[in-house]
Amino acid sequence: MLLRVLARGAKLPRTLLRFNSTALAHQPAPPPAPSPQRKWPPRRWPPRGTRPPRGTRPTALSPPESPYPPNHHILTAHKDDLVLDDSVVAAQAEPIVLSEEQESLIELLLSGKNVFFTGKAGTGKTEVLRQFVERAKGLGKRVAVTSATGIAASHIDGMTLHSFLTLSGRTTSKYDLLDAVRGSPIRSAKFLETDVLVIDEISMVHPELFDTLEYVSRLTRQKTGPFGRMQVVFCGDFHQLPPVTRDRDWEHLPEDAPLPPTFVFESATWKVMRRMENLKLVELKQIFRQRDPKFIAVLDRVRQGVYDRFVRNTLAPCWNRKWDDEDILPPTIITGYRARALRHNQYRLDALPGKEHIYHAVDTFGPDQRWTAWKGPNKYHQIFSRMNPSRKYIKEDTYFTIPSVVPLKKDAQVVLMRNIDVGRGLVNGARGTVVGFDNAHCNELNEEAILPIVHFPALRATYRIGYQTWEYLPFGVARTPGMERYYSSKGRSRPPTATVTRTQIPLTLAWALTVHKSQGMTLDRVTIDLSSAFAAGQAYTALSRARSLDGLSIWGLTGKSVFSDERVIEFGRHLEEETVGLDQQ
Ligand SMILES: Nc1ncnc2c1ncn2[C@@H]1O[C@H](COP(=O)(O)OP(=O)(O)OP(=O)(O)O)[C@@H](O)[C@H]1O
Repeated sequence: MLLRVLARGAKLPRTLLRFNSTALAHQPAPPPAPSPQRKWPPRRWPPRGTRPPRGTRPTALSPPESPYPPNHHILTAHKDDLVLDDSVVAAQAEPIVLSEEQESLIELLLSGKNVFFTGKAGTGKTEVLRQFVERAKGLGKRVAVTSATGIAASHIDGMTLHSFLTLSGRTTSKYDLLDAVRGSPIRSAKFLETDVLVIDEISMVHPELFDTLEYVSRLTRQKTGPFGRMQVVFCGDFHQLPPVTRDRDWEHLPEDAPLPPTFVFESATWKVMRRMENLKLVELKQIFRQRDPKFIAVLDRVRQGVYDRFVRNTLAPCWNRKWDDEDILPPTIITGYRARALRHNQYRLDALPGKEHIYHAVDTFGPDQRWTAWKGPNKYHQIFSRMNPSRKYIKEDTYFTIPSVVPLKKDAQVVLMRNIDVGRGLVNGARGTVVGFDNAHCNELNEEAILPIVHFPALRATYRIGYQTWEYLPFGVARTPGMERYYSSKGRSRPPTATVTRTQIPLTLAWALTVHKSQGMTLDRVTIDLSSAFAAGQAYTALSRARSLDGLSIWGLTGKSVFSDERVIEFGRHLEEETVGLDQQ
């Protein structure tokens, strides 16, 4: 009936289109008693019996347990009412003394040149960036610090490149973006008032986004020369993760067509800058993360996509390694597949003795004037058909990166899924442990709810985490400006605008992480499961998180998981020829 009404183009009040999936009218049956001997892979996802009945509202999930860990202050993780206490401020790490090579690089960067610097994993690229930004700011330069991903941005106290550009679902081309930037004094001020633009993890930036950034910078600043003569500093390692692209990005291309550019070094901007000798290339050589020359030699080979007898033999003692004190400090598991990480996390959660608190998402979607005018009302049918038969949740992974059901227990390891407050380290990717639950008012839901309290060891602080709301695009619409032509068979037609939202606790279980989430991390103990890696550089990125062979356990790694992109290997060869010693720059 509802579908028929919508198909006729009638507009429903927004409240009618709000689907409430948070409710728990009755408590789900308690999960079966955990069995420590249970074999992996474990139980299904999402857990059985966790779906709430239709039309009900969230109630108290369970009585709060004693939440407060000794010697920690509880802070509410809501940006507006955070209070930072002195103990958190005092918990700063000692600054690292840079090597000669790193110091020379910083001098070059401070001289105002445009630089791309690279180096193997663990050569201290991020550390150099961090110290450069500090010194440049000290000299009065206005520095915009950005990165391709949220988690990488968090390592340098920056923002994502998307945030810098203020890209939204409504931005569909570089022309749109330029209009939007020029039309807003706040947005154009970002470009006009920036002296140095820093981009970390450049290997994950899509070339079209890169070209768009250059175009918008140049035209907003109204100065000839790449990026409107703003100093640019790029950092990253193309042998690590490439930009995220999905098969459907290319499905409109004929089979024999060459693949569109994937890496920034294939972009028009990069080529022009190199031709104009406007971009210096520098490679850092000294590795700090690993000390063992044998392990470094293994990583070198894996970086080139080589999995030979030397690699196999050196890694042999790491296969299925178990640590005696695993119960006290469980290693982080890194896997190429999100589904595997989810299954393992559920298994570990089942093994915990405490009471399970289950958080259900609230999903909404509603009509949008522009979209209705553009596509016609029959498109609503497609949204409905993508929902599961109960019509309560939009199917997992169709739109959302955050799950509809988040089960938590005391002592569960979790990772934050959203930047709540970058300044305080509450960023996408921050790892912590649930230390309890607390009854509090939740702003997003505007009602009382039992919220998890999470201790973040790296921040030496404990926060109560509230609900957050995400906004998504309805269909496979490009978020990257200029990408829309790969999506739309009808040329440059205007895609619909975002109307789908999900409100959920911004946490996910983190005994296991995907390789993407682990990029940029240094881990003392790590278990790698890469039996079927699907992207070039995944195996190298995952293995190079470990400090030593002693801290590495391997569950799955085959010759097939170790591969490198031909274009990157070729680029590496040119790089060696083109980079000049730092003393000659
Ligand atoms: N000069 C230095 N002295 C001692 N330790 C250092 C130095 N520079 C970096 N490190 C340490 O080496 C490790 C790796 O550094 P960093 O994360 O900056 O490397 P990276 O090149 O960015 O790695 P990746 O490419 O994997 O992200 C970190 O633990 C960092 O603290």
